[in-house]
Amino acid sequence: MDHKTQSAYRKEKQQLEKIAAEITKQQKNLANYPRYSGNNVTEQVLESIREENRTSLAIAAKEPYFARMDFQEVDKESRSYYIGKVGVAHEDSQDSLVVDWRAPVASMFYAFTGGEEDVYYISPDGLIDGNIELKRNIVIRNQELQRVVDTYVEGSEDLSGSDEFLLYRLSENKDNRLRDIVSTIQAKQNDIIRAERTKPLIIQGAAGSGKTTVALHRLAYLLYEYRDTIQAGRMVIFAPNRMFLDYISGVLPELGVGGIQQSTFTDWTLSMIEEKVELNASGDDLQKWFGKKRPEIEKAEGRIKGSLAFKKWIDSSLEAYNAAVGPKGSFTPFEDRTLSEEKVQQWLSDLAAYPVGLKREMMVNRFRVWIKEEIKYMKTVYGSHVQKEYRKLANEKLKEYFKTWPKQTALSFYKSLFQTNTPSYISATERDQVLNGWLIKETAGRLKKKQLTPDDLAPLLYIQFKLNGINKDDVFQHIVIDEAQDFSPFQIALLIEVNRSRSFTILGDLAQGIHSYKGIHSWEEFRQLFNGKDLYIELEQSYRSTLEIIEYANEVISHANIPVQPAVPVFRSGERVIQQNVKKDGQVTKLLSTANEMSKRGMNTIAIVGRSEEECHALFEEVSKQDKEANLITAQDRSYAGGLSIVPIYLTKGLEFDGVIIADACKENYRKDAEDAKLLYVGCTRALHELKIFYVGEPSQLLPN
Ligand SMILES: Nc1ncnc2c1ncn2[C@@H]1O[C@H](COP(=O)(O)OP(=O)(O)OP(=O)(O)O)[C@@H](O)[C@H]1O
Repeated sequence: MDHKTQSAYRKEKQQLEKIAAEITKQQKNLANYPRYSGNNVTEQVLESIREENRTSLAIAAKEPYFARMDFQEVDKESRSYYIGKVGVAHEDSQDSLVVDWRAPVASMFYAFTGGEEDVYYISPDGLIDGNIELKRNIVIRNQELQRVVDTYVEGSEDLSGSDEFLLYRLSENKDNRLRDIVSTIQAKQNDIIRAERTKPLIIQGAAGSGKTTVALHRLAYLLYEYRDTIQAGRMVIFAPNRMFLDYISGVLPELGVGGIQQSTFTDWTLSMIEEKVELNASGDDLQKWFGKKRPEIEKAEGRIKGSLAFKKWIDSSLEAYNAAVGPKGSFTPFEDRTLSEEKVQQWLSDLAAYPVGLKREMMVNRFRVWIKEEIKYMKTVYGSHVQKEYRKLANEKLKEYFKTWPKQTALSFYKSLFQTNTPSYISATERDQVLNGWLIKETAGRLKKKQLTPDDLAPLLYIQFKLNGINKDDVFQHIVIDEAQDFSPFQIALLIEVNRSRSFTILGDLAQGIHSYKGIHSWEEFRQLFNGKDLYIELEQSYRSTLEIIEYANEVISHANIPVQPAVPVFRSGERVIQQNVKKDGQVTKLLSTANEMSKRGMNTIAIVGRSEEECHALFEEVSKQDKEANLITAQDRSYAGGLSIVPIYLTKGLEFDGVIIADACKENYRKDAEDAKLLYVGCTRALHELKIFYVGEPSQLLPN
């Protein structure tokens, strides 16, 4: 350490002691308050503020801050800002000691990368500009100062500190949870995190570009920036499966954020559908699409039922239904008491804006109220003994009158779409243009037994919304969709219904579109839903894997001709990717010895990646026989344990491992076509530090020479 660094280190140590002492003091003071659980509202509010403070201070106590930025506002004195996951103020003076990373002033720490750029931030009082003199990363563990790296010093030509710190962070081994990246958020990621709330964002990001991580930080940012108008419980992140949700579940609490909904699309729709339905197991679907004989993608149920053409036909059927049904003529339940046609039409037009199912319910209610009044009148004329008889008569007539407007549930309407003899408001000719004959027949058969496939969920819930409306508690203020390339346009259209402000962050990677039998093939399929009001951003820089791994994976994906830019690695060099032929009978021993070597080199998470679930089961049995501890990951898993995993390649998506071993990249397992290229690309890009590829027999033609 040179003299200058030593002195900087000493000063930072003193600063840390000062701030840590203040945090400890505040924690002690709070501990003196007994927790309040009574009914006094004022006390409850005070207790919830104290609870928030306890949580923030606990986060601050672990790592009070991670950076310092010296900023000189024009015509003012330079000031040092310490930036942390949560803000800390001096208890008595209320002077800020640590600013929250989401605060406007902290945005400069991420946005400014040196050079001649304008430096400013938007404060509540307007634009503040000035000059950045220093950007410093500070690593603190258990209140001990561990590392101080200057990433920018005004006047110095050397900007390498910034790269050095990022590389230091990227080279760390991972455990079974995704982590926050507050100390190293990159400028483009920062733009996404802080983008305007109401603009729908669509992000095409290369493998490892930080999409999931950025999305979670954006949620934390939105909650901070719009704290007066947004509630955590009204925000949701949709992820592909429950294991993935478990894998990402640590990030928001690390950022001090709780209460944001985290779900899969399937779980959410099933919780919203009001009728009792049964879902066909999705495991079968995976076997079908990732088996050796893949059905034709364009004819897949998911592509058809997820299309906007299908939605358009449902919309026109609903409209025709709305126009066709409704009471006609006057209503005379008994003697000469008549509800005039004019009045009925008047009521209908009063209720015109309501969804058709709700409108029916409200009309019936109005009829009932009217009947009640009429019976009251009849009682005054003939005495109360007539009441029972008139009520019976009126109910029968009411039933008769509403026969032309039978009660429809979402399921009964959805079923009617697939009937051989469709009701008059459903155009079978149009249907035959949108749906295939086999699909109509198959769906009709299943729906009779109230059975759905995952592809029925979006249309069914959409119909429910159109018939019955949406409960205001079910409306979202912001929706994040991760792995969005696996969503269909219909699913996005459905989510727009529950998020009319169109506040979306949609992230994905077409190169990883391994579920293209249901997902999109171009981002245009989503963009058209936002009428040109979306903001489309591409992230090419990839942070997860070494240079060697990304270059290797890019060669694999080049066989798929995907219209997106290839991933650009950060300059982090590691081991060469090894491709090796193995004999069938020595395969398991080789896989295990490779995993052992990786583990000896300090890797915490290692994956042996198989082509199918059967192959993984067989490998797992062999591995168990050799007394080696491993976790077999299947589609049903809800949590990810880390350590050594044996996992089918299509289930690795979204996850990452220090080392990845592809068990058998032979010619039969990975054919030279776009679908298998994407699959193998996903597998390769899961590796942070090392990638080893084994094959039995002939290698796949997707493997680089
Ligand atoms: N700015 C950053 N600083 C440090 N690490 C980063 C940064 N951005 C991303 N990473 C790391 O890169 C890895 C990949 O991030 P993440 O899983 O969010 O990417 P992704 O784009 O969702 O990946 P994929 O699409 O391949 O699943 C993670 O380990 C994450 O911590």
